[in-house]
Order: sequence, then C-alpha cells, then structure tokens
Amino acid sequence: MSNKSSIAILGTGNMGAYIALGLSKSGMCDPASITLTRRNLDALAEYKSQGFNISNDNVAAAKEANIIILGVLPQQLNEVLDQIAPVVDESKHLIVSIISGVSSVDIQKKLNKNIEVIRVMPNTAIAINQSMTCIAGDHASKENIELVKNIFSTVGVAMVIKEDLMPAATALCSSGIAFFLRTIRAATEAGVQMGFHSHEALEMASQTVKGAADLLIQLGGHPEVQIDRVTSPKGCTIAGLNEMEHNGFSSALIKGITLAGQKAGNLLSQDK
Ligand SMILES: NC(=O)C1=CN([C@@H]2O[C@H](COP(=O)(O)OP(=O)(O)OC[C@H]3O[C@@H](n4cnc5c(N)ncnc54)[C@H](O)[C@@H]3O)[C@@H](O)[C@H]2O)C=CC1
Ligand SMILES: O=C(O)[C@@H]1CCC=N1
Repeated sequence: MSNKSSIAILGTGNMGAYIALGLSKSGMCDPASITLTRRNLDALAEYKSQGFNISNDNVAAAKEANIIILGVLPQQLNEVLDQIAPVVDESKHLIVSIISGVSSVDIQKKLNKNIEVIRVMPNTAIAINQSMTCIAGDHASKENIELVKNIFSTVGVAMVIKEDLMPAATALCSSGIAFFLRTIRAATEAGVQMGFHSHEALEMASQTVKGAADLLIQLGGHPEVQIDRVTSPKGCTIAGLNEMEHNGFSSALIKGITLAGQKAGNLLSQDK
C-alpha cells in the first residue's frame, strides 16, 4: 500500500466530505484519486465540479480503490458491509473506519475476511487541515498504521491510540468541536450583553480561544500555569472564574465529555 493509493469514501455526509476536502487542500490527494459515494448523487454535485469522482455504487467504488473509508452512520454500516464484502480483497484493500461505536473486529467479522481495519477518528476541522485525528490499529500492521498516520498528519495532528480509548477520543476530540464551539457562543452572548455587536463579540471570542489554545500548543505546560498569569490578585478574572466554578463550569464540561464518551462506545445499543 502506498501514499499514492486511490481512496473511496463510502457514505459522504458531513464528515466524509470534509475528509475529502481536507486531503485535497493539504495536497495529500488529487481529487481525481478520491471517489465519494452517497445514495443521492445530486447532493455530491458540488464535489464533482471540484474534480472528485462521485458515485452511488459502493461496490464499484470499493473495487477501484486501495483505501476504503467507511463514512456512514453506525446504523447504516451493515448494509454497506454486506454490499462490499464480496469484492473486498485482503491483498489490495485497507479498510479505514471513521464510524464511532463499531469495533475493528466487528467490521472484520461482518466482512468475513482477514482484512486489516484501522479506526480513525477525525474532527470537522479536517476541512481546514486542523483536525485532531486519533488512529487505532490494534490488529493492523505497523506499515499500514504508519501509512494512515502519514495521511492524516497532512490534515492536522494525528495520534495513534489503543482502540479501547476510541470512545474517549471521539468525545474529547470529535464531539469536542461542538463543545468548544458552544463555549465560544456563550462567550459571544456575554460580549453582546456587555455592549459589542455580535460579529465583533464573535471575532473577539474566537481569536481569544485560538490564542489560549496556541499558548498551550506552542509553549506547553499545564493550563493553570497560564491561568495564573491572567488572574491578578483581587482582579476581575479570578472573580469571573470563581463565579463560573460556583455554577459548575468545569464539572459541566467533565460530565458532558464523559457522558459523550460512554455514549460513543455504545451507540448502537442505546436509545437515549
Ligand atoms: N460528524 C462528525 O463530526 C464526525 C462523525 N464521525 C462518524 O462519521 C460517520 C458519519 O457521520 P456524519 O458525516 O456526521 O453523518 P452524515 O449522516 O452526514 O453522513 C452519512 C452519509 O452516508 C450516506 N449514506 C447512508 N447510507 C449509505 C449507503 N448505503 N451508501 C452510500 N451512502 C450512504 C448518507 O446519505 C449520508 O450522506 C458516523 O459514523 C460518525 O460516527 C466521526 C468523527 C466526527
Ligand atoms: O455525534 C456523533 O455521534 C458523531 C461522532 C463524533 C461526532 N459526531
């Protein structure tokens, strides 16, 4: 398997499309080497005009590709696996699954082949090559794990983890985009209440969050070290922070992320 492989994304919704756009933007893949499938082809017209191949035939797309990315919802997966099982070939294909809550072994069993399945958990920032992507290949070769890591390193930061931590990675990094965006929205609303127009408050909150994240990414260390640099004695920051903590700020984040983690490990067997 080489980096020049052709890719089929079976089930191109929000995440599949963003993976394709990210890989094209980073220069990792030529759009012509990526085939996107979806049952409703009209919904993929904009990607065809950008040079991607589009199809509503999962079997044909899988046959042509070396890397098959499974991009449907967990509850839609069995139908796709039943379709492609007869054409999947251990010597040609590598299966990459972005599907939360379905193990690599379950996918292998359903395909009834001894084929390598690598789990990949990106987030929507892949569209701008800023994804945090977690990769698990507990039953895959080092060579294929390295190949997948190299591919996803072009669209952000890629980290190899054990598969049993995939639900936690899904909650922290993939759902995390929504969690951190909600904090930006709340901060924006506070800014508007204090007198800024919403577009001003949104720009201020977004750049401030970016600066906070970059302080940690570029300088390293624990967040509390940087927090100490902001909280002047008797100042407004500590007053605001303590008010937030009295109202359960850290606790709400921890509870929300860990609940999402539990749910991510159990998506097919829970109704709530
Ligand atoms: N949205 C996100 O931020 C992330 C999603 N994921 C995982 O990615 C997967 C997809 O999530 P989304 O893109 O959000 O869902 P989505 O519903 O937007 O995308 C799924 C797509 O698959 C298509 N589809 C369904 N059955 C099909 C079939 N038989 N053949 C071809 N296409 C078919 C649907 O029409 C839809 O466009 C899920 O398993 C989710 O757990 C993982 C990380 C992040
Ligand atoms: O909400 C979900 O289930 C999917 C997985 C992570 C992000 N979206």
